[in-house]
Formats: sequence, C-alpha cells, structure tokens
Amino acid sequence: MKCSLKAPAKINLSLDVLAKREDGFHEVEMIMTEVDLADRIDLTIRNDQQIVIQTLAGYIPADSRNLAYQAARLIKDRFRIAAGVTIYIQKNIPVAAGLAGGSSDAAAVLRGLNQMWDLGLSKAQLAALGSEIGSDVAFCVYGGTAKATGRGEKIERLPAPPPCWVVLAKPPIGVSTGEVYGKVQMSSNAAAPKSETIKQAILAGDYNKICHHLHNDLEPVTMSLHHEVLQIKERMLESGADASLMSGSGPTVFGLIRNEGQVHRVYNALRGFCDQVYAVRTIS
Ligand SMILES: C[C@](O)(CO)[C@H](O)COP(=O)(O)OP(=O)(O)OC[C@H]1O[C@@H](n2ccc(N)nc2=O)[C@H](O)[C@@H]1O
Ligand SMILES: Nc1ncnc2c1ncn2[C@@H]1O[C@H](COP(=O)(O)OP(=O)(O)OP(=O)(O)O)[C@@H](O)[C@H]1O
Repeated sequence: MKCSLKAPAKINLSLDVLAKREDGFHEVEMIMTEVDLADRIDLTIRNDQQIVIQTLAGYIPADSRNLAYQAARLIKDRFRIAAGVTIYIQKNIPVAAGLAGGSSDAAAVLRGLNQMWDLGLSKAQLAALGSEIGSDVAFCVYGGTAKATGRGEKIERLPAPPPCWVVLAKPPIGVSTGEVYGKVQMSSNAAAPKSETIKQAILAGDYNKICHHLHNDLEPVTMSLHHEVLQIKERMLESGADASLMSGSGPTVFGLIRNEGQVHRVYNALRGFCDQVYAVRTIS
C-alpha cells in the first residue's frame, strides 16, 4: 500500500514571546500560514517492523533523528502497529530555516499513517501526538492559517489571508531555535500581543494592515547574531516588497508582494545576495 503527501512550509506573520515557562519553553502567540513550497512524502507499508527513511538530501538525518521517523515511531508504538513503513522524503524546503520543514514532514507522516493504518484519529488527536515531537508539528497537522498559543501546540484555525506572493530568502547560515529563544527579550507589551492585530487583519481581509503589523520577537535576536538577516530584510524592502519579516527563529526572511509585476524585481534583487531564494504564493 502506498500514499503520497505534500508537506508545505510555513511562515510566521507574527510571533510574540510572552513568558518563559518552568519547563524551559516559552509561552508564545503566533499567526502562521502555509506557502506553496512543499516537501513530498511517499509512504509505503512494509511487512517487517522497520521504519526506513529514504532521501537524496544527504544533509538531513536518515535515522531516528529525522522528525518523520519520530512521527512513525510514535504512532506505531502508541497504537501497537506490527507493520513497518518506508518514508521517502523529497526535500524541497530549506533545512533549519525557520520554515518548519522537518515539522511538516512529521505532520504528513502522522496524517498519512492515520489513513493507511485506518486509525480514525481526529486532527486534534494527531496534533496532540505531533506536539510530543516538536512545537510546530500541531500547526502543520492542521495546515492552512492559524493562531498558535501555548508553546505553539494550541491551534485556532483562521481563514486564509488575502492572496499574495511571498519571496523567501535564506542566507547560508544555520540558526539554533533553542539558542534564539534563550536570548529573547520578553515582549514589552505582552499584555497586548501583536498577533491579535494580525488575526483581526486576516479576519477583515485587510492586506495593508497585515503588512503594517508583521512582527517577530525573535527577529532582533537572530539579527544580532547574524547581520545578513537585517541586510536581506533591507534589500527586500528596497527592491519593492510591501513588507518583510524573518520567519520563526530564522534565518529565512520573507517579503510579501501583492503586485505580480514586482515579484521578479524582488526575486532578482535577492538572488544576487543569497543562493536559496524562492518566489511562492500563500495558500488560499
Ligand atoms: C520558532 C518556531 O518555529 C515558530 O513557529 C517555533 O516556536 C519553534 O518550533 P520547533 O522548531 O518545533 O521547536 P521545538 O523543537 O519544539 O523546540 C526547540 C527549542 O526551542 C525552544 N522553544 C521552542 C518553542 C517554544 N515555544 N519555546 C521555546 O523556548 C526550546 O529551547 C526548545 O528546546
Ligand atoms: N525531515 C526533516 N527535514 C528537515 N530537517 C530535519 C528533518 N528531520 C530532522 N531534521 C533536523 O531538524 C533540524 C531543523 O530542521 P528544520 O528544517 O525542521 O528546521 P526549521 O525550519 O528551523 O524548523 P522550525 O521552523 O520548526 O524551527 C535540522 O538540524 C535537521 O537536521
């Protein structure tokens, strides 16, 4: 039995860090939305007990460190499934980029195995399982656009934002999410997180208001560690993006562009600056 799934990347339209928790994580409020840059996951059920990761991307682990492997292991153990699975990952999303690539692969495996092994789990149940793997997996199980709270695992679904182009630019540096959270300054206005304003803008279908209120508390931290991130953001804005922000813990910076005529200009301006640049669209 075989199944093929898309595992899309996400961007953060907002990320407010509200408080440090006793478990070492941070209480956050974020608005996330998927974009049409996706990995492809092919699942093939095996007669033996094994979980096998296959990928041509030599830069991601092909063993139990892979989040897709961890998703299969979790569901297999929790529901005492005797069969195994081969997971082929066609990696299109840049790695360690702030785009939740690994989390999205894990979420796709949860969705796929739920179907193939006929487990009948709801999205909420799959998201609860996913949050045992990583904070972004619950969002990736639902996909679309959502407000995420808690450490990222509490999901409130939202309508899609007004459609637009998204230019993504990733500089050739790796960022540790844990290190970035460890250095963050708590939101000075934690009582009025900016995510609420973005949520209202999405509900009103107000593209300009979304552009005006993009916000990420992790951005100054990663910028202080890696000057390139600020340079990329400046270049996005100078070349004509309507707004620009770092996604997640970075280092990928995205630019939002409504006017199709501007997309090539922004894309080309960034191509001269870093190798990994993509022009994609929000998912409506
Ligand atoms: C930056 C974001 O990608 C925004 O969507 C997420 O908040 C991070 O999600 P993630 O990569 O799935 O993160 P996890 O694998 O769960 O956590 C990695 C590390 O980030 C820190 N972490 C993560 C999430 C959170 N709410 N508070 C934290 O302090 C913790 O030190 C944790 O050990
Ligand atoms: N399936 C996978 N795809 C990509 N990276 C993976 C995968 N499984 C494990 N990893 C490891 O996870 C780490 C983070 O990769 P990932 O691409 O998920 O980061 P990210 O985009 O910053 O995620 P997030 O936005 O959720 O913080 C890398 O060090 C990578 O080796």
